Amino acid sequence: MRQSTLRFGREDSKSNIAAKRKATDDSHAQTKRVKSTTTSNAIPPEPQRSSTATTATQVITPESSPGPTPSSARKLQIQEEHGDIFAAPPRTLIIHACNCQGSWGAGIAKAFKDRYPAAYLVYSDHCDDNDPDALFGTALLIPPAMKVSLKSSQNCQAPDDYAQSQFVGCLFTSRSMGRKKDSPARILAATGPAMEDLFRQVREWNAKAEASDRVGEVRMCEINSGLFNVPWKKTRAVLEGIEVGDGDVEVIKVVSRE
Ligand SMILES: Nc1ncnc2c1ncn2[C@@H]1O[C@H](COP(=O)(O)OP(=O)(O)OC[C@H]2O[C@H](OP(=O)(O)O)[C@H](O)[C@@H]2O)[C@@H](O)[C@H]1O
Repeated sequence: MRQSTLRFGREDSKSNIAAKRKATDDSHAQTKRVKSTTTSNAIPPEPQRSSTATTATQVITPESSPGPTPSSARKLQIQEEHGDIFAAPPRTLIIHACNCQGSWGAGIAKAFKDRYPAAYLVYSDHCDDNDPDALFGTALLIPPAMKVSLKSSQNCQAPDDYAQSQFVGCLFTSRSMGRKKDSPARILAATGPAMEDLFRQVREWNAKAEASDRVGEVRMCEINSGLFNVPWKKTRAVLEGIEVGDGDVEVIKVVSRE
């Protein structure tokens, strides 16, 4: 069955928030249906006061996890490059780290809000509907908007229409923000489960979508490394510990500014 897709004309692209909120209902319902099967976000407890972020990272890396890891298991690949993360083909999944408060007020999140106003509404509604503790360590896959506009309009203008042909992936790696953000250890502990939850939602989406609607390339900024204040190398190590199976996302391009 064809996936529900946000369908906005250019005339309401910026000016009619209420219409957008209504138009996002299908997509939001879709993401909420996906979300309703989300497995529990089993974040390890806050480490003791003397623990360092490095120690907490070790809690969730495969090297220290209980049980053997088959040497044949494939791991997620991270490829780093410079450029404009938003200059991406249609159906690219662009991932960023989010708080659970419904705010994309600063850093790259603000750029997402400016480029994807409908996606922001889906994200903020999702935060309204769910307790931060429940969101922490989970993800939200937001499907593209303005699909019809892209296909039918003779007047599509980049970057607005073009940008909204992409998926947005929200990783809930901190419950709050600013001075109330979680510790680096907690943010790192939430990052692996959140990414795995996002991959699960991608699998579910792709299984139902027509080939032309499936997630294409996957890219991400150096998540957690700005306002969340976690060294990128530590986040990268967590991500490279994620096992991937057939049909999973196998490569993420990390695109940072020149
Ligand atoms: N325009 C742009 N284009 C390309 N790359 C850009 C960019 N702007 C920044 N970067 C880079 O993107 C990486 C992540 O850095 P960020 O500080 O953004 O994110 P983060 O993951 O540490 O933290 C998330 C919280 O920040 C927000 O702010 P609020 O809480 O709303 O106030 C959210 O809502 C979350 O809560 C760093 O490499 C930045 O150099």
